[in-house]
Amino acid sequence: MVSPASDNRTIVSSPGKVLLAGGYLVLDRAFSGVVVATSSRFYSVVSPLSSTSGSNQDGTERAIISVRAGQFPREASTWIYALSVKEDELVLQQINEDKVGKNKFIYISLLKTLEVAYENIVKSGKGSVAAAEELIKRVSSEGDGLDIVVLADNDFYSQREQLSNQSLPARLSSLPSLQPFTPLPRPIPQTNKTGLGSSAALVTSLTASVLCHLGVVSLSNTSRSASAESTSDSKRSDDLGLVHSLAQFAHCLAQGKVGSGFDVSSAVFGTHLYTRFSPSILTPLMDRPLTCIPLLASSASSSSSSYLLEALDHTKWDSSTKPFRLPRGLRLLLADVDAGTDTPSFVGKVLEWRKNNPDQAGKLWVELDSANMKLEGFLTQLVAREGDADYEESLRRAAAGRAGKQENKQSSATSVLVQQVRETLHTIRGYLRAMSDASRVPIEPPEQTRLLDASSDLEGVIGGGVPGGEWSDLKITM
Ligand SMILES: Nc1ncnc2c1ncn2[C@@H]1O[C@H](COP(=O)(O)OP(=O)(O)OP(=O)(O)O)[C@@H](O)[C@H]1O
Ligand SMILES: C[C@@](O)(CCOP(=O)(O)O)CC(=O)O
Repeated sequence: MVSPASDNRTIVSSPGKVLLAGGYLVLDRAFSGVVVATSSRFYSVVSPLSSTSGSNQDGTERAIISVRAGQFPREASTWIYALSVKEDELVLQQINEDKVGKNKFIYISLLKTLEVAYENIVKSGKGSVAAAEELIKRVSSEGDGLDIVVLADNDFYSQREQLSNQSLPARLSSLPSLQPFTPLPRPIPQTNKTGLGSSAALVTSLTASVLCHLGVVSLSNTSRSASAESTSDSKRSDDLGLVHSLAQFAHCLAQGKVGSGFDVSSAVFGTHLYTRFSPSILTPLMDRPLTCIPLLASSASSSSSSYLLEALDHTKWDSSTKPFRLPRGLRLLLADVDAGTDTPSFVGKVLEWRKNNPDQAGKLWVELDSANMKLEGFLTQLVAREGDADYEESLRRAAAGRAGKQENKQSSATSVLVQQVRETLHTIRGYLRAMSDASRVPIEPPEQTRLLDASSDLEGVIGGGVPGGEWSDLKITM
């Protein structure tokens, strides 16, 4: 039986993502992706835990860590772990796997976060065994461990069933009628996700919240129940950098591959122009133990005493996040078309085609990238026009669909730019259809083409497309 022990809690939230441009290309460091962070967020809440099972049968100290997915059925969505020292290892063992099965994203996030915290304690001068005991003490500082609840905003999961249960039509205007974190009737594996990057936002908010709670990092808007802390910019940059590299590592381990990382990058840094990190940064770490934390040899020199901290040193990472944001007055609407995509298989087939057709693919990649970067450029130029007196009016007129086109007599800078955005979105879709035809991967299947063409002609819509690799989960219209 577990319950929070006191009111000292840490809450960290991370946004979901939409890859507005750069799908597939963002896997290659030669190209960038325009990633937009969503208003929908994922929350991790860490509180002290008091439990009735504070020690092992053999009397050795252990800390209990309970993680519950708050909007899913409790009995199938609460994962409970015990952290203890066994000989020369810190072991994190799930104690209710027979009841709820595993959640590798949660387990690996906890394991790697605890490994970073352990190395952080060793680095502060504690011996390797003393550091392990110190970590257990910190995890159970005000009770017997940590009680963690993870919660995702409703948009991360399809809400069709919930809307229909309340006799509400499956449309945008119905969503505000749903309570926040609407309870979902079935366990996660039987729930339709919508493609907003739930695992990346989960891993990021979970790793960051535990690092904060254990005092390893302090994020600038952390306001612990004890006091609001202000953090110097460089400390905050280092702390955010550690959160980023740790979350990237944990997410890649859980997914079983070193992905592009754009989703974790936006979960940490928000909306930006993203260039991926070199896979070689993480590849050597991918075969580290996934069930325990090896205690460092007591004679370990300071460099080997922080093997993981060294590898996760963000100053050694070569990913880039260039500032970008959507212009004021533009909204991204995502439609849940309720058809999941197996992204890895799509990606595999497209990359296989690219490998077998280097010249044709090379030309297509460069042309598509040029259109992607033009889209980013036009949107950024629109941001620069926001102060113009006629900005709002020009945006409204220019965004008028086919019905309103005859209104567009003026050619204000804003309306010219909106037209260029519209044309570029159309060009990008054309290149993706060419990629689709050549690789025989249904990136924008005909039913999506019909939906997007019809939507793009609506009053107030500039254009749309299928975002990221979740090609047929969602479509976006601006
Ligand atoms: N609310 C949650 N609580 C706990 N684990 C979750 C939650 N939401 C997602 N997960 C974990 O993330 C996994 C989904 O990760 P996966 O990489 O397969 O999809 P994804 O690309 O992140 O999905 P999407 O982009 O559609 O959200 C789930 O199987 C589950 O393990
Ligand atoms: C970037 C992408 O095209 C390829 C796979 O990316 P990742 O390995 O899931 O980060 C997927 C996507 O576009 O959403």
